[in-house]
Amino acid sequence: MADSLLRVEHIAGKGRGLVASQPLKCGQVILTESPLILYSSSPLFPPSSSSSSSYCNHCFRTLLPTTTTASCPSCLTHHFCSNKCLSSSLNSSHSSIVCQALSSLRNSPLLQQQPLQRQVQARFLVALHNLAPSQIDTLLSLHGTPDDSVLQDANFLHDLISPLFNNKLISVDVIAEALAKDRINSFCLMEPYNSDGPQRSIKAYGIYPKATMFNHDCLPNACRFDYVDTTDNDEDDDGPNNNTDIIIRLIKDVDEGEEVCISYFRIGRDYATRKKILMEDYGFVCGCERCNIEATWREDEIDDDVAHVRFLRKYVCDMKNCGGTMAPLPPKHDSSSPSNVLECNFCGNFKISDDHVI
Ligand SMILES: C[S@@+](CC[C@H](N)C(=O)[O-])C[C@H]1O[C@@H](n2cnc3c(N)ncnc32)[C@H](O)[C@@H]1O
Repeated sequence: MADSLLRVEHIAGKGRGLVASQPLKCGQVILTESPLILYSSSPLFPPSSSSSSSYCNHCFRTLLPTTTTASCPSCLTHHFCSNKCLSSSLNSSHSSIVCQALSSLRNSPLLQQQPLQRQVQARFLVALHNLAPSQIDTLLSLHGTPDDSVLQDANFLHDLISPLFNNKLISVDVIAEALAKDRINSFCLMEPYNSDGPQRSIKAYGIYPKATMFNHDCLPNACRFDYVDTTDNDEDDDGPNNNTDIIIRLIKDVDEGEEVCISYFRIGRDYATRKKILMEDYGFVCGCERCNIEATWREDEIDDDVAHVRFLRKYVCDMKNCGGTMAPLPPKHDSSSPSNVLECNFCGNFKISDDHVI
């Protein structure tokens, strides 16, 4: 890893992981990364919803009723929040071959009969065909092995999608590997938080190859932020739109050589739910300190004096329907002491903490 703050190491029982290569400060940004691949989470059917008219099909910002949108001149079904996103997209995520492939898939009766998950996998594979060979190699270097169900998906989708990309044949084995990597390594970009609305739904999936090296801990020392809807889109700036970058920030000070972990989901979840998600979605049993303690607890037996209960009180956001993780803002340039302002990585709420060291 090029970033000198972290290095990749083998971690017993976890595979590769990231450890601090120097002492790191609470609140410090330790990684900012753009996606290698980013694709919409909307199924392709019914066609009216397939264009995901509620957000920009390039940067995934939510389209407000007041937003003046631009549409793809060929398919007219992909909408963009600005001319800047339209023109970037026509040269990348919505190139003419991608546009034609998605249009063909939307007319495929065979795909229409498939479960929603396969339709979203089809979107991922169209985006995969749009990557350069070195980017595909990076994707294939990530963790994840196809199981029988992924092999079935790969066989079906290979037959459907390969003919749409005659000039770039990707074998069924590579498709199976890529689907397996996507399942374990993708991060979700979500709808904006709304305390009264339904649960936030997922707008897009992205793979960030460096960030995906972080292992999970139910009491993490770092957490992930994104600012999809809060970063301005400057039409006059020709540079890349960085709103889909993800940022990893430290919740606590970390010693040199210590592993840095994030939580793969909101940290307020109970033991049984965490255990289920980690086994079903990631294939492992968590042996972290918190799980070891909670495995023997009954619901009515929670011990307030345990360090991790104090940690959760402090770092789980208490906004209605939130439960995100609060992390300190980065320390000011001229100060070595950490900020006492905590920001929630789910709803974006801020709170002042008198004491953020536990
Ligand atoms: C996103 S990858 C993380 C990087 C991965 N360790 C690697 O070698 O590339 C997720 C996978 O890492 C492993 N992993 C992550 N956190 C773990 C933990 N706390 N205990 C055991 N395995 C873990 C699991 O195999 C999981 O499916």
